[in-house]
Amino acid sequence: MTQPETDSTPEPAPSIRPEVTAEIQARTGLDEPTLTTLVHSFYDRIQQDPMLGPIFAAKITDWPPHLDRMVAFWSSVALMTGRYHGAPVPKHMHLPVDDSHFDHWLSLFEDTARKVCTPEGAAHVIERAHRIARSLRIAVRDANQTGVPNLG
Ligand code: HEM
Repeated sequence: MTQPETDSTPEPAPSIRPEVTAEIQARTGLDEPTLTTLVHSFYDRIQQDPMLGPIFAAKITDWPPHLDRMVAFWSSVALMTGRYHGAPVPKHMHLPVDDSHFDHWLSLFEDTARKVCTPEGAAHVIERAHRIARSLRIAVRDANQTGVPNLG
């Protein structure tokens, strides 16, 4: 049965760790609808962005499946639901990006998170975005090296 519209109690996100997810939701105000709004607002901005838009446009022609995957990703990362099964690192290794692209990605993400989430929710996703961006930057940097050891 669907919930009556007057019932504002959020549905718990289906989760492999329900207690952990419930605790994070209570502490941060983050839930699946908020993460969906965050992802959609963020990638709306990305698509219009002069620096990042063309890099995404070169890889993504069908946006709805990408957005669904990104909501699952943020659900896993922020709410520990285990909804995302994928490998982001190889998808970024050969993109034409450097530190300036990651800095800009993070600043757009932070600004969107602050508009869409509670302050606690924004802090929660921003901290995780920085941590993941750090690993992706390293992967991109490694992939751009020649692979030939410098024997001096
Ligand atoms: C310079 C910054 C970034 C650029 C230009 C970028 C670009 C892209 C592109 C073009 C794709 C689609 C790749 C494909 O399907 O072939 C993608 C996928 C993805 N990105 Fe990024 N990205 C950036 C940073 C990040 C960061 C910081 C995160 C995480 C916090 C992230 C998470 C993901 C994930 C989860 C996917 C989906 C991978 C899959 O298919 O399962 N990206 N990104």
